[in-house]
Amino acid sequence: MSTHVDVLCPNDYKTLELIGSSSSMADIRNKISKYAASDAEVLIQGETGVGKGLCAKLIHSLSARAQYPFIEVNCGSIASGLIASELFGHQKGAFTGAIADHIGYIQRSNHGTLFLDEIGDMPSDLQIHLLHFIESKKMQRLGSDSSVSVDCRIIAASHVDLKHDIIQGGFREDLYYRLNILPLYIPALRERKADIPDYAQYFLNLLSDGKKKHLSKAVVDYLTRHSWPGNVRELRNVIQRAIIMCGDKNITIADLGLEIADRQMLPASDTIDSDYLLQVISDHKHNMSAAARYMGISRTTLYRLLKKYNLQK
Ligand SMILES: Nc1ncnc2c1ncn2[C@@H]1O[C@H](COP(=O)(O)OP(=O)(O)OP(=O)(O)O)[C@@H](O)[C@H]1O
Repeated sequence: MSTHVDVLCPNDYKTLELIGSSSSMADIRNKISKYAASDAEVLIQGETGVGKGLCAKLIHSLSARAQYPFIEVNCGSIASGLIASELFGHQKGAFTGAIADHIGYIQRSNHGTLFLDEIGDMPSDLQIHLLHFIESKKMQRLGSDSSVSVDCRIIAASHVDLKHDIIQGGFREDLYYRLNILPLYIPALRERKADIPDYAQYFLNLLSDGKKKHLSKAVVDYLTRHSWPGNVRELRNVIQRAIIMCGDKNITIADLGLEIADRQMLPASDTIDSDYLLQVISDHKHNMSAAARYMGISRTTLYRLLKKYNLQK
């Protein structure tokens, strides 16, 4: 199997866990269970590493298609000249080098789910074929003049804003609306800081080989203030590195290896979301000065944020 394609087996489902206690994650969980009960197309958008692939797998694993294939194709990593034959397949002799019949990923995911990651990288001439397939559920292999019916659900994902691509002329508007029937937007980690302690503890338990490890409050605070440009994936990698670096001891800030130069500390007030704000205020028993000090912001900024989120009493 080539590297741009991943096939999920029902055995893998038990490893799928969606962590995070923020209100954004609660909303995403709610959408995932509703989307799993439907058969309509899903479009997942969000920065790299936020969990788009994980959400696509969860939707499939909770759906009536779970016993059938889940095939993940990264449209950005297949040479543009090959995507058509990889997706739709070809007949022997369809082009130079087509020495045998080839079944494409659409047909291979019959009854299951085809996850098209980085859909924005799909060449524009192919976008029209994909749209036609989604609308008719019929396709033709390259070099064949007969069509075959395929019953597969399409979930697409993009880390770039497809609406922006439409304006630039790189993505078809009709395909966008056809895919975006069930939209799922996953916010960047810096916009849901309440999830950071949950992920840190989860990855620590997952990756420390049964050894009991503890994250001090100082380490958790430090993690919470990082801006995480690589999102959950970056956090996972940082915890993995820290486990290796700390040896038999508990993890220290130095073990995280987030050097000053890499630590994209954003101005604190711009990175504080409403969940985190409420959590800190409640942790400090509504002592606003103590809560503001803890977050490294002034009381005025704290009140400004409460106003911004409509949280004033
Ligand atoms: N809510 C979550 N709970 C647990 N693990 C998560 C969560 N979100 C992301 N992860 C983990 O973070 C890593 C990156 O997630 P994933 O590959 O799904 O991101 P992505 O948005 O598809 O990234 P890319 O755009 O680069 O393809 C994976 O190891 C995934 O399991």
